[in-house]
Amino acid sequence: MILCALDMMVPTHQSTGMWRHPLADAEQYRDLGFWTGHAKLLESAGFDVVFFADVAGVYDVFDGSGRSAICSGMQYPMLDPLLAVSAMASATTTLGFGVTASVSYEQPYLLARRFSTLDHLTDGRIAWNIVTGYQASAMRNLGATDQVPHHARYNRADEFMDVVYKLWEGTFESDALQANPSTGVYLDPDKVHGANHSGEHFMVPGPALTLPGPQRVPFLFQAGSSPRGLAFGARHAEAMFFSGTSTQTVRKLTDNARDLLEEAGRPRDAAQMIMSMTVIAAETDEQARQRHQEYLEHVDQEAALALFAGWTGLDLAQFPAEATLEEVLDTLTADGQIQGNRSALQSFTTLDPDRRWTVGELAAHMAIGARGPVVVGSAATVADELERWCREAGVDGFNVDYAVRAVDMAAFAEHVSPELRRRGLLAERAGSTLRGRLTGADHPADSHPAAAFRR
Ligand SMILES: Cc1cc2nc3c(=O)[nH]c(=O)nc-3n(C[C@H](O)[C@H](O)[C@H](O)COP(=O)(O)O)c2cc1C
Repeated sequence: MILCALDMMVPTHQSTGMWRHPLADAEQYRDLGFWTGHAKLLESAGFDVVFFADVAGVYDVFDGSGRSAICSGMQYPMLDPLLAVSAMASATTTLGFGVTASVSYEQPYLLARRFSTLDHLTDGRIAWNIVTGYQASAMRNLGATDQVPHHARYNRADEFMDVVYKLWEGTFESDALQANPSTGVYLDPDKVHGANHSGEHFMVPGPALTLPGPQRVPFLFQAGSSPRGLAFGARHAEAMFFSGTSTQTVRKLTDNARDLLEEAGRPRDAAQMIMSMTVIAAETDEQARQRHQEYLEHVDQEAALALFAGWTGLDLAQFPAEATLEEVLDTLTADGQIQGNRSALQSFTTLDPDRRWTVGELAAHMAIGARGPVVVGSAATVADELERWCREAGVDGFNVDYAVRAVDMAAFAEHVSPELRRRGLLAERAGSTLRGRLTGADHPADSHPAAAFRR
């Protein structure tokens, strides 16, 4: 079972309002000492990866302003997680670092250098969560008037990936580095090649700035599970990150993803399926239930709606609690389609056709764990539930989320990890890089599109 720890360098990530809990240290996210200690805890608890979500704008759709998000510290303000990775790497030896970066906000040339740099500085433990983003607020701050339409974002993203593959796999031949004082040749210029990319969106003539690290290409996560998002993931991802309200809805996604992998000429198991899951564990089921009840006293449902509004672009502030999402879509869209995060919307609509979610139910559901499931219980209860999700939803592992970071991740380490180990689900992994540990090979498989650019 692959175990990732989902986080974000913000006061409140997905469980809105929890920063007010007496044991939640809302300022923790700004403390490097906290992050290095946390990385050690996760590694000793058997986590493969600490995984950072990231956005580049304020959630300003709700009520036509960012006031709810700002007031509730909901994914704002934020730090850049990439900058903390080398410190966390120096405090650990096997933990991987999955960092989200949006291809809509970045330039491929510089992104390639940053991830190659971290591949060196982490000894091959860096992973990139490829997203196309959903916030118009982010795009406006980067000089655009609005976000790029949904499918156009993914088309641009495909070209972005070709550019970074050319830089990572195609610049340096494997024996380009000679570092030979007697011949005076550091790098053989005949073995260093330009990307020579000239496409619809990007022009990148030059060779990469950085020698490839131990993995050459960072291990590639992808998140975004609309049909177009899954097709993109099936081409590029080595791990696909899902969220959803039930095993049945997520099963539809993982089955579809595996079919699409095959259509893309890759094995059905070429990408690991990872599911977000909030875990509230304790020594006994009763203690865990009590903690969950206590958490419910701190939730902030308005901030949860601001999060959903920011994902989807649908301003839910205009609707009463009893309005259904269908009514919202009928009122706010011409054809039921949004340009934002279709994965988030479809969890409550097309993937769950037998249920009509109201705005009030959505707010209550999302306030802890957003749109992923919440598992509450003893080690045995949680482990049973994780196994059930693997079986029924077809997932290979989890992006474990918390309501209160300090309490829930420590409880996971204390109670759940030993139980997973006892069941043989957290096997020791061989390999010297993250990809090596997760797949058995340090570089992308030959069936992966990056391999086509390899020299
Ligand atoms: C589980 C999950 C996690 C995501 N995390 C992020 C994130 O941290 N930052 C971001 O900008 N987008 C994130 N996204 C958004 C997607 O990358 C994608 O850009 C967006 O969902 C629109 O694509 P879609 O319509 O295919 O869902 C996430 C999506 C999913 C499904």
